[in-house]
Amino acid sequence: MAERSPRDPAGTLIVVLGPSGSGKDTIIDFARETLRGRSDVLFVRRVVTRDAAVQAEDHDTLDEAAFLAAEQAGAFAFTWKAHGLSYGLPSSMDGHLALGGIAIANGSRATLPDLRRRYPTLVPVTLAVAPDVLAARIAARGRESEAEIAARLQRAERFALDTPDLTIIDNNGAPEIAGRAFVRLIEQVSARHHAIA
Ligand SMILES: Nc1ncnc2c1ncn2[C@@H]1O[C@H](COP(=O)(O)OP(=O)(O)OP(=O)(O)O)[C@@H](O)[C@H]1O
Ligand SMILES: O=P(O)(O)OC[C@H]1O[C@H](OP(=O)(O)O)[C@H](O)[C@@H]1O
Repeated sequence: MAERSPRDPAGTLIVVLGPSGSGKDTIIDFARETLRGRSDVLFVRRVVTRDAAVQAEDHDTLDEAAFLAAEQAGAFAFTWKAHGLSYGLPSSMDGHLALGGIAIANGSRATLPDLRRRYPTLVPVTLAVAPDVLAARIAARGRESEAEIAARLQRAERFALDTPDLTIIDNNGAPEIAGRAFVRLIEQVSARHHAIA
């Protein structure tokens, strides 16, 4: 974990958390489309050590050695490991937050305490999906092998996000329903920024 001294940026980081397959990328993509042209809202492009050939969210890819080198050179605002992969949020995100913007990132439940320490104004969001729906969606996506799917489903149950300020969005229904709920949350954060400004 890349630990730096905590700061209190003018902007707000909205982090989308939830088990693999719960729909984090789906609602982020929906919001990106809906809010296209909004320069105050940054959709953070992650750096992941996942093979670039694997169909996944639009992320930058580095191998482990290059990721480590980039991390040591200060390229990341925040990093973590999961599923045998390394993930990084680029340091440009901090520049956007320092200017008072809203940044939206796909994050890890395991890192919530560290994220909160580093971003005190963090807005955490999670998706609620029934276990059988989750299993079916991961399998239908076809991105992972059977063993990897089993490991992801096991990990799905390992984290109880017990935090009072958590926004829970139901994603058992159509993706647009959860997507619209997420856009409403972003608009609320944006309105709060304008009220303060
Ligand atoms: N409401 C929904 N209805 C039907 N399918 C959905 C819905 N939400 C997401 N999906 C599908 O479920 C699969 C998993 O969704 P998605 O990739 O967005 O999840 P994720 O939380 O980002 O997963 P990961 O953390 O593994 O990247 C995708 O194939 C997506 O199209
Ligand atoms: O289980 P937890 O710690 O919540 O999340 C672990 C990681 O898994 C997912 O990534 P992906 O499925 O590889 O895109 C999340 O985005 C996170 O980075």
